Amino acid sequence: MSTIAIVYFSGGGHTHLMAEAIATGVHTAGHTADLLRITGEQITAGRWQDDGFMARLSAADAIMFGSPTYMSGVAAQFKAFIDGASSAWFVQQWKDKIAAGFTHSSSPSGDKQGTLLYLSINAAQHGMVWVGAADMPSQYQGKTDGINRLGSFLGIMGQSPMTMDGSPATLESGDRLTSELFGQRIAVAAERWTSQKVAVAA
Ligand SMILES: Cc1cc2nc3c(=O)[nH]c(=O)nc-3n(C[C@H](O)[C@H](O)[C@H](O)COP(=O)(O)O)c2cc1C
Repeated sequence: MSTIAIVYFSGGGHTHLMAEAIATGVHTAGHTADLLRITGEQITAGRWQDDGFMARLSAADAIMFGSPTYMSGVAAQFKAFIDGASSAWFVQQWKDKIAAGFTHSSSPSGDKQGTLLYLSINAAQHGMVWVGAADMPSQYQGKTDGINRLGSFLGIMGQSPMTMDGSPATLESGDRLTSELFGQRIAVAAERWTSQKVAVAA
């Protein structure tokens, strides 16, 4: 059984709902999800640190990174985490782990691609194995379930209009399904990857 860490920031709760749906997919595939929500309290004098988080990320077979799209990129709190987690880079702790990404924004485009590009480049810096999304947008299959309705393949995207009245965050039903299927996909990919490790001659 593989453990999939889902590490994310969510200011208003939308990315959190995606993370929960991804965890549901991981469980459906018969694997373990470890939800790790970044908070501003983990940042002191501009530096993110949480040794417990880092230990759980180190123990995971795959890491899924999630951030809302803020000003076309990751949220500042998420970037603080990434910078703090450079401690893992120095010792190549995440090398060869499966990696994947997800984001949520308020506009249909919202320049979410910038966020996924950043997440994938960061994974590459760590020597991780990036796995994208593979579900055909449902519109091409004559379906109306909304799976991959935003047509994203580098990672998955969710979108819902920004709520200005303080009402709780919601997740569009197609984005929920997309998230669940992505959780399943990454869990299966991690299981395949970790069960087929081969020794490489030095
Ligand atoms: C500082 C800030 C910047 C934002 N920038 C963008 C943006 O570039 N594109 C967009 O579509 N939405 C943008 N939004 C809206 C958020 O992406 C959107 O509300 C998202 O659902 C928030 O996710 P969360 O509830 O997980 O925090 C921005 C919101 C904030 C607070």
